[in-house]
Amino acid sequence: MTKHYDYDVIVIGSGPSGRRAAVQASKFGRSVLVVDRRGKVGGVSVHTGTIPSKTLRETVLNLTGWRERGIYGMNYRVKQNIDAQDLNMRLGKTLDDEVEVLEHQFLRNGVSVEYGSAKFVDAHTIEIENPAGGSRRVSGKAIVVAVGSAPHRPHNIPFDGTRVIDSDGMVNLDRIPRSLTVVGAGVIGIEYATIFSALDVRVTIIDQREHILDFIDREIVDDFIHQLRDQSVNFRLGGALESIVIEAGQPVAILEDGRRVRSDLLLYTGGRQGATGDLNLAAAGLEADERGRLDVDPITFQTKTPNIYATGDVIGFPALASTSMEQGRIAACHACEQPVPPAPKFFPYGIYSVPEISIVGITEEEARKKKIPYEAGVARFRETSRGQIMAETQGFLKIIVCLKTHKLLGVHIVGEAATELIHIGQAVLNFGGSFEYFIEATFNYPTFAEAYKSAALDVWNRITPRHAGKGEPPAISPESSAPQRMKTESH
Ligand SMILES: Cc1cc2nc3c(=O)[nH]c(=O)nc-3n(C[C@H](O)[C@H](O)[C@H](O)COP(=O)(O)OP(=O)(O)OC[C@H]3O[C@@H](n4cnc5c(N)ncnc54)[C@H](O)[C@@H]3O)c2cc1C
Ligand SMILES: NC(=O)c1ccc[n+]([C@@H]2O[C@H](COP(=O)([O-])OP(=O)(O)OC[C@H]3O[C@@H](n4cnc5c(N)ncnc54)[C@H](O)[C@@H]3O)[C@@H](O)[C@H]2O)c1
Repeated sequence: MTKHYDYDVIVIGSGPSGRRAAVQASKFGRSVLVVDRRGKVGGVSVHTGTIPSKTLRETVLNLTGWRERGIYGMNYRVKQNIDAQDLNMRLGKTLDDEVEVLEHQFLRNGVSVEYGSAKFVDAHTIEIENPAGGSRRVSGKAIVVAVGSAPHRPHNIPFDGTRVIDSDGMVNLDRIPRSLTVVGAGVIGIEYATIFSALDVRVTIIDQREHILDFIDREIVDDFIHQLRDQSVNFRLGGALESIVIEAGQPVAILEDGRRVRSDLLLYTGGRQGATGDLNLAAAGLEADERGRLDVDPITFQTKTPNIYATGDVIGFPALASTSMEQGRIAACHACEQPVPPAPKFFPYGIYSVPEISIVGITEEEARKKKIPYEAGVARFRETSRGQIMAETQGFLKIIVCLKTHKLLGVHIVGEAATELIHIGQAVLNFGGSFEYFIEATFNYPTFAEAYKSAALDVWNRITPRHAGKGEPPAISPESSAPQRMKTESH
């Protein structure tokens, strides 16, 4: 006899992965319940993470006139006195709009939403404690754990919500500090550090590591750090934090080697951990690792209890809104016994710092480590007409190309629109294209995208022997030899 459940799919968490899982399952005609304890849909992504930080960035760039400073000088400002209210106004509107879009999406797709904190009773049943103190039990044939993550808060950090805060505390600041210390130079720390530096706040970045952003191509990071130093950002790298004390009302970060950094506000961004603490995982036959993360099958996103799936930040790397959404969709397909779409080989990484960084594919360092013969081509944004128009003096784009097959291996960008531009490279990579595509293709003019063509020509110039009187690259036809070689060789 088939067992009856209240819902075909229960999703715990309404962030990017939970939302995608819920909508996908409902598109397959399944009954779906989403449970979230926040009281509003959207998850960390909408309320404290991706959307607030990116809205803050956009507000700061607009109000400071950052993008125009190349033309009008570093003292140029659109609004002279920018205060916390200026920053929060746009934030409130954006978040409200996001929530409305999500609520409407759930409604249109017949997804039920219930607010309350969920915990397992057994592998098919959860108990939902609602904010008023009551509770009820519901059962689901499949359960998707999409509870996300929360800032890691070590006991020795004196968080007080005003002088020492984590990234959740950056939403709705009641004042703009004159100086900011950021402890932890991961993506979150770097994004906020550079956004506040663009506001002319004096920023110091502390990290125990000697090298920051070690998954990014070194040349990009070196250029990025150079630009930040030029903006007067201070770095205290290679020294772990020993303690934080409050002196004369200001937080002072004391490093193991004795260095001290005093500021108005200290932001601690030393990593995140899976929000599994309240789930009573043992009742469902599950346990989390020391960072609260769940282990899953990388193809189906099933946990070791097969009807329970886990997606998004709760499974750890890469912990992005973008990848979380795809994980949610795949888990829903599997839970609804539909074909599971394979995840594309390459996904981009976007760091919304000032300036932006975005990457897809492998770095030069990885190419060397894997002993892949490669060549790199670089194009500076200032060499494009768009760069001239926008007075973009700094950004550049770099492509990595396999010397044997001419296939594109990686794209690395620092500068304006990097997080948008990267998708051109991503498409070529996922379709297994060669760098000659960029030479042959016609791009809109004037655009930053032309930098792909210049970088490809840079590669061409480096790998093609020069003959007297033949300085220009020949027109490369679709029948030219490089794409032919691609079919038989592997990179
Ligand atoms: C400051 C910051 C900036 C970021 N910027 C970017 C970016 O630019 N690009 C990008 O791709 N990613 C970014 N990220 C990462 C991105 O926000 C996360 O990868 C994404 O939100 C993870 O989605 P998720 O589906 O795991 O759920 P989350 O968005 O983490 O949401 C989980 C939800 O589950 C709910 N929940 C938890 N436990 C329970 C329970 N027991 N019962 C009921 N509900 C529960 C929570 O209330 C929450 O609403 C950023 C993150 C931060 C913190
Ligand atoms: N644009 C984006 O895609 C984006 C933006 C923000 C966050 N995220 C995601 O959020 C996740 C978490 O980011 P995060 O930056 O909090 O964590 P992280 O783990 O990436 O970085 C933490 C950093 O803090 C340092 N650190 C930790 N403890 C320290 C101490 N006591 N003293 C000095 N340094 C210390 C570590 O060396 C590390 O460099 C990332 O995995 C990322 O994928 C993505």
